Amino acid sequence: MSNDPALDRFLSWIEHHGGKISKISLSQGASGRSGFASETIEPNETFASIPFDLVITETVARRAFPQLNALSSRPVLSWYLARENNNSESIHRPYLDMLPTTIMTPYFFSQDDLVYLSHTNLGTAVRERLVGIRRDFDCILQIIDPAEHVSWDVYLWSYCVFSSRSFPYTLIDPEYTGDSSEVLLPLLDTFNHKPATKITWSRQGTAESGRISFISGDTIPAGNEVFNNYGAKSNEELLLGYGFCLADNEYDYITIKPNISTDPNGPLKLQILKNCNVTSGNLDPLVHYIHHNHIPEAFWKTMRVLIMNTFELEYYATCNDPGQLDWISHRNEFAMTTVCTSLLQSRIFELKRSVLPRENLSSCQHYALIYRDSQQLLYQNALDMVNQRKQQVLSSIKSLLDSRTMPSPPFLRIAHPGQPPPIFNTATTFVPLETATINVDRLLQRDLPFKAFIETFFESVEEELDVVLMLCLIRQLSLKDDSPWYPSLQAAWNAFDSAQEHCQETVMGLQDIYDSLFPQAFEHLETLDRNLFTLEGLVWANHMLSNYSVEFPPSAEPALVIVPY
Ligand SMILES: C[S@@+](CC[C@H](N)C(=O)[O-])C[C@H]1O[C@@H](n2cnc3c(N)ncnc32)[C@H](O)[C@@H]1O
Repeated sequence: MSNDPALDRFLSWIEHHGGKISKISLSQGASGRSGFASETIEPNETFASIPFDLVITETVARRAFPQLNALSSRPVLSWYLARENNNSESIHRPYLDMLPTTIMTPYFFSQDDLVYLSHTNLGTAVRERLVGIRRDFDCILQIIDPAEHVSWDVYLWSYCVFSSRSFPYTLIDPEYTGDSSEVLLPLLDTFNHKPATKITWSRQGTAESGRISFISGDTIPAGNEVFNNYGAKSNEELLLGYGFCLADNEYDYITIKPNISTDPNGPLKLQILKNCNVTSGNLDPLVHYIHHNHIPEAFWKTMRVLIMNTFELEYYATCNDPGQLDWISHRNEFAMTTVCTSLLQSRIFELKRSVLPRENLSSCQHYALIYRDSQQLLYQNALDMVNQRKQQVLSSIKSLLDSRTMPSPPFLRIAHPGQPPPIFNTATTFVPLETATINVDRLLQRDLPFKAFIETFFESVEEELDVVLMLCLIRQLSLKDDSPWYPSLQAAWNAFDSAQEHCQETVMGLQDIYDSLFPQAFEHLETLDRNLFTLEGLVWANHMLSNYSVEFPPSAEPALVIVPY
């Protein structure tokens, strides 16, 4: 006998129904009720076991409330348990009296607690999920006689009993193939979670007369807490479902869903991903989970497609070979890492923006902060991986430039079947962006006469950056051996079909630009090559800008670069 009458009643009830507990004492600790080894438990030893009679199943709940037939498993089970909890004569009474009266999942967080989840996925998920739970509850109230209603708080508590301590129904019926269903296993749900705990959930006997047992996989010395293993769960799952989470959780991840809702080419991009069978593997194929030290290949591929420019899209529109998405071009890869960088940086910025008290925390604030800090670390970790990738791309461009390799246009892998993607050096040294891309600042610094010409003809370089960059591209062609870009640009110039149809409107715009600069510019700077600084030259430069540029987020320096590789 203990000095806890509810516990004594519960243990007698378990024993009376054929349940067994061996070498375990149950007591109240910091993490609620939990089990401790009263003697050393050996590997392969069964330490707790209950017959199926004690299990609370969906079948039991549906039998009690057939009028809720149209609702899914969780709301029916939640309603059943809530009603049983209001019934002093319930057949589950000893078990119900053992359940924690509060389960601090974020659904029960106060406004002060919810601040700790601001700008996190969970903050949004809690609001959305709560709407769904409430909708089911309201639906049930419409069906059930008002005299038999339970309060929202009791229903939500009951819902959280299931989220925090249910087991899959297949544990007692492995043959079951219906929609996912859960069960409550009194006694066996008393053990707290510790990742990597070796434990077997073992089912014996038939569906009618069987039982379920917990078998230890390790020696558990007397006095130690006996843990269960809830599986590989992220902090988001743990906090939302169970009301706690773990620092240093190796299964934690961040969730990234790229937003393409405003992209006019979004549908085509999704089609390419579908044709190439690229999916995150999740219910929503665009929702990607990024764990510590690993960005999944499907995420890289997805991002390569989502940031494609119209030129790349034309080439990939009918692609159905996922291998072609391993690598598209240096431009694409560099643009992709740039977009990922700003996406991750903005998440980190949002998380850091709220300065939250870190002392005198309630238990839910404490767990929310563990979740939040872990998310920030994971974002930073992903950002480091993206930056490493970006450095590899820049370093690959730099080595092509240094070797004065002449790539063939169009600078896209899909146009050169058989050409392998570059092999990245994992130990790259830092390559500044300016040295591996064509950008206005870099060129003007190295070409002072040209800089003087630009400053004379353009009041603000920033405001007319695209035109200035086009002129810089043409200038590179005349620098020949002085420009590392010459081989690549010359190849692009030679391959450029000036007779190709160009949008009339664009050509007219370029003509206006041309007329505003020339011929005066030639008098201003004699070294401007009259054969290159032509309307045709501008049309070519515009083509290069449309197809091989990378734009940066508004405040970044530089704002626009060209990567013709
Ligand atoms: C299946 S129950 C385990 C028994 C529970 N301690 C009780 O009081 O009934 C799951 C709940 O236990 C608590 N819990 C389990 N593992 C934990 C852990 N590692 N750290 C903190 N709380 C934990 C959480 O409150 C969770 O909702």
